[in-house]
Amino acid sequence: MEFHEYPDRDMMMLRVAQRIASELGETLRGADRATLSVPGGTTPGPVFDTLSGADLDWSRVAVLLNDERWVPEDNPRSNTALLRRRLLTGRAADATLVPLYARAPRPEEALDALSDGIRPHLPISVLLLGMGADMHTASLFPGADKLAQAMASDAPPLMALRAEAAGEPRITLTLPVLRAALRVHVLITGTEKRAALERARKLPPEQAPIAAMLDYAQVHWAE
Ligand SMILES: O=C1O[C@H](COP(=O)(O)O)[C@@H](O)[C@H](O)[C@H]1O
Repeated sequence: MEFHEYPDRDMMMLRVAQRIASELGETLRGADRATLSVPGGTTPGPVFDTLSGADLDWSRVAVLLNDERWVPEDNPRSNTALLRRRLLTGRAADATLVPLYARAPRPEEALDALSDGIRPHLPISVLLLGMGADMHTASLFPGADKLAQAMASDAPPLMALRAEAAGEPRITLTLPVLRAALRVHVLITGTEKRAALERARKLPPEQAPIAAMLDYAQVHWAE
């Protein structure tokens, strides 16, 4: 794991956005298309604000979430709504959103169609992950009902999971897809998450799913 500590959050958000833009640009210079996968939640909004203005050929970029809460877009907890509001705007409005949500009562009912939609966009060129203070990443929550299957090497790309701490049902990219990403960044703020990260490094991935990604990642932290 490569650890980057920043003097403040504003600086970190700016630098991470610049880094991602530069990595996407590099990908697009060598290939027709690039795939960017990003987290939802409360942390990445400021990265999106800067990244959405990056001077890239966004029409060749596919954007997909790491995971989604099974709620419609008019729900304030929708990660898709966050993406539309703060990333897929400005220059980045030309990017293609690869959906992780469809109107169905249960994620299992939409899983096959959503999986078919993401397959052509793999592997992920640039992966930005978040982390909860409980050491989950994407929607790989400690104690989730299908965590072991989602972390197995033969896991399908996308799975539906449920966990007490998650609230609503989730749909998530699985560990093999996350690990196959060509560049991996983890974005973390605050002392509680820093302590959780340190704890995760000593725990098995079933107890601390983020641990399964740390060997592959550059971790960015600011208080
Ligand atoms: O539920 C989720 O949580 C994590 C962390 O969110 P944060 O609000 O603590 O930044 C996020 O990475 C994930 O995408 C999201 O669905």
